[in-house]
Formats: sequence, structure tokens, C-alpha cells
Amino acid sequence: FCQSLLHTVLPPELRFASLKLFQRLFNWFSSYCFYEITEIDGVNTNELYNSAQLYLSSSASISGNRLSLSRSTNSSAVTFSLSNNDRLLDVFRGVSVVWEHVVTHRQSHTFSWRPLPDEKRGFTLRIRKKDKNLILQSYLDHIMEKATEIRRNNQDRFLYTNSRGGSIDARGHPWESVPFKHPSTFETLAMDPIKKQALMADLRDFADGQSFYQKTGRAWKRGYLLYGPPGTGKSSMIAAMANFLGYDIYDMELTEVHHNSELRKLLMKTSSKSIIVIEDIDCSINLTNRKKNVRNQNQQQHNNNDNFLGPETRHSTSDDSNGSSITLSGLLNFTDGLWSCCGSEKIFVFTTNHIEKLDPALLRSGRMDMHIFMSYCSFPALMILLKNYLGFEEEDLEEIVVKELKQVIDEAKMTPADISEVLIKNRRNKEKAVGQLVEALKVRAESNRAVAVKCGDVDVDVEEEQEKRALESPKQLQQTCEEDDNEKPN
Ligand SMILES: Nc1ncnc2c1ncn2[C@@H]1O[C@H](COP(=O)(O)OP(=O)(O)OP(=O)(O)O)[C@@H](O)[C@H]1O
Ligand SMILES: [Mg+2]
Repeated sequence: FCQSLLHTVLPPELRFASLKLFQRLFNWFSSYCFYEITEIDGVNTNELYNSAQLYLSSSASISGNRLSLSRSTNSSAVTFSLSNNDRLLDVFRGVSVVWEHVVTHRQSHTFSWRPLPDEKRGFTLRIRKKDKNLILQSYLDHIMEKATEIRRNNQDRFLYTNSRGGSIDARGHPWESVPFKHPSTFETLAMDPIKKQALMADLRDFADGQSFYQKTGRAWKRGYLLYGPPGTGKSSMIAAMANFLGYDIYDMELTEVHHNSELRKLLMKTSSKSIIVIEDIDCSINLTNRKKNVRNQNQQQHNNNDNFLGPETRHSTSDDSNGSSITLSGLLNFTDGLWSCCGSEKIFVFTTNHIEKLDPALLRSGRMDMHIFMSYCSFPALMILLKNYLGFEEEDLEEIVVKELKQVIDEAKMTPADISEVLIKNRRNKEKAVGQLVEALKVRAESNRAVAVKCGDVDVDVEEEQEKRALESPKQLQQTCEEDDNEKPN
């Protein structure tokens, strides 16, 4: 009403000044304070907006009459939120406050260096002036705390991918996400129980290690390299890690990233408590400048290897220095440079089928904290699979069967994926499943023996390399654990 009155009575020059004056007078006499919490604060997303939204959507604090309900594709939970331009009342320490969700259309001629959403969203928090000093700070702290708690309790974690390359969406996110629902856990993961326990302890120490990392001046992050033949459970292990720690997963597709700067941007937009994964690291980047360097300086050592990541690429090349392509140095900066610690509590996981193809720079100690060899199925791992798929413990099997399994399992070199296949196929008849498995293992062992005899040592090179590392691996695991034990505060 005042606005239209001013419009008719005053000339345009005076209108703006009068409106401002009127607002000041209104604020002066009003007994309320108003706080605007906008969704986007300058160029960054406003963490307080997200937390307020989460807080207001928790069913405990819901008391409004009009709420919007949503359930995103694949999600198991219904989310409540305040409808646009609607209000709700909240009470904190006996003080009433009012929240309003304000949504306005952005004017199209607003200048911005990046695309902005069509709508401008924000919350307005109204508190009585007399209550302001009493609760404002503690109320905001309470909201942030509650939001963190809701996030932690919420079992819906996310799997992020950078399939859009380096481009960002209207809200400034370069990652696309889907709810993460992989059922793999450490219980279902078939691997050597000692290695498994060591890894779980390592993860637990990491997650509880805030003060340790703070005290020692280290960035709160950890790197794992998983290697081994296809189907031995590398991806399943990443899922198990995420489920164990309750972290989100960022699955980094390196072929979609064209510049080192894009890599940095992606890292900047990952949240803490997350696992950043680069699968098949040996073949996910084609480094043209790398080849050149390898040829020039490292030919004798590593010829015939197109995807080799040469150590000399750590030195800047012309491509590297202007950031026109992804380089090994970019990747290493990404994992352990200054940028790797933006946010905290991050785990980096690289996987590969061919560890021998990786650059020594990537394998050097301190870069990837733990190297984990995922091997062909061993007897203890087989027992886990039999328990998962058929519900059988070792004592449920006949003695002769156990003996046969023990005899052939190592020689058969079957992956957990192959064995799962046999068990799934016959899972309706458990005895038959075990019988078929023994048969399959025997056949595979036999054919392996025949191939070894026929080819001599020719095609065992790769396996020899893997086995050599398999022997080294437990040692590495143990070493890392011992180091950690030494480092750990009492
Ligand atoms: N160690 C394991 N424990 C339980 N299941 C396994 C294990 N390894 C493989 N599997 C089964 O085999 C399937 C394939 O395994 P997974 O994708 O984890 O292998 P991978 O090592 O990542 O293979 P690749 O190198 O081809 O990516 C999984 O769906 C899982 O069911
Ligand atoms: Mg995999």
C-alpha cells in the first residue's frame, strides 16, 4: 500500500529514497529482527542454507501447516520441506522464532560470470529483538549441529560422478549424484581375514584420528591402491569401505577431465567424509606428453608401454605448465599437494589390474599409504563365499570335500567373481553347488597345469609379477600398521 501511495504521489527520484527511509522507520519501530539466509552467497553455496533446510525438514521440528513433500528417484526417504513463501514456527529454549522460505524469480539481466538458477531461494529467520542476543548464536550452532547429525544418521549416501566433464550446473556443482546403495560390506567381502582386519583397523584409526592428524601436522587424508586381476573384488571393497565408514563416494572419470585446473575444481567441490576413487588408473588417462618424455628419457626401462605414466612428467613440461592437459604432476598434486586437504577426512582409492604399468612416482612410499593386493580366491576367502551364498560353515562340509577344496583352490586361480557365478547358478541345491564348485576348481587347476607345461615360462610373466607383489603385500600391510602403531599417540 505504501509503495503504491509513494508511486502516485512522488516523482521517481524521490521514490527510492523515501522507500528506504520508510523501511528504516519500520525497522526502528518493529520489535523483530530479520535474518536472510540465501542459498548462494556470492559464488559459493551457503552451508547455513543447506543446514537450515535439513534442520527444518527433520520431522521432529515440523510444525507448519503447509509443507512440500518430495522423494527423489531411487531414494528411500520422503523429504519434508517448507513450501515456497510459506512459514513455520520453531521454538528453541522457550523462544519462538519464525522461518519463511522466500523464493523469487531472478531478473534475467542480472550479470554473472556463471549461469545462475532461475530462482533465488533463501530463508528469512524472524526473531524478537529482545531474544536476539539470548539465542541467535546458540540457535545457529544448534542448527548446524543438528544438520550434521541428520546427515550422519541418514543412511542414504551418495555416489558422485563427473560425467559432465569440468562443466558445472546452475548451482555451481561439477558432480552429478545418485543415492548409493551398494550392499557390499566387509562381512560379505571374500579376502584373507588377517588382511581384512588390518584394513578395517586402519580405516577405523583414520576416521577417529582427527586429533592425531592435527597434532602431527598431517593433512587428514589417506590413500589406498587396490590392485589385482579383474573380478577379485576391488570395486566391491570400495563399496564396503564406504558402507563401513558411512562416507560418500566420488567416482572420478579421468577421461572426462581435460585440464589440471578442472581436476582441482572437482576436488574443491568434494565434501569431507568422502572416498575419491579413480578406477583403472593405468588406462584411464592417455598422456601424450608422457609418451614423449618416456621415449626421450626412459626408453630402456619402459618401452612398449603406451599408457605408462613417466616419472619425469613430475617436472613441468610446456603442456603441464599452461595446464592444457592432465599430467601426472597434476594428478599427484590432486592427491597429495596443497589442494588435497581442502575439506578434510578424505580417502583416495586408486585401482588397477596392472600395477607394473604404474609410474614409480605414484607408488613411492607416502603417496599411497597402503597397497592392497586383491588376489585369486584363497581357502579362507572361499569359506566366506560359501557362507554368504549357501549359508555353509566349514564344519557343514564333509571332511573329504574340505580336503579337496584345500588341494585345488590355490592352483585353480579362480577369482571370487568366477566362484560366485558357480554358486549362484546352483544355489537352490546346496550340495550340488558344492559338488559343481569342486568340479570347476579341478577343471581350472588342470587346465592351468596344462598351460604351464605347454608354454613353459612364457606367459606367466605377468602372474609372476603379481605373485611377487602378493608376497610383498602382506608385508606392506603389516609395515604400514606397525608404522601407524608407532606413530599413534598412547
Ligand atoms: N572378494 C570378493 N568378495 C565377494 N564378492 C566378490 C569378490 N570379488 C568379486 N566378487 C563378486 O564379483 C563381482 C565383480 O567384482 P568387482 O567388480 O568388485 O571386481 P573388480 O576387482 O573391481 O574387477 P575389475 O578389475 O574388473 O574392475 C562382484 O559383483 C562381486 O559380487
Ligand atoms: Mg572394478
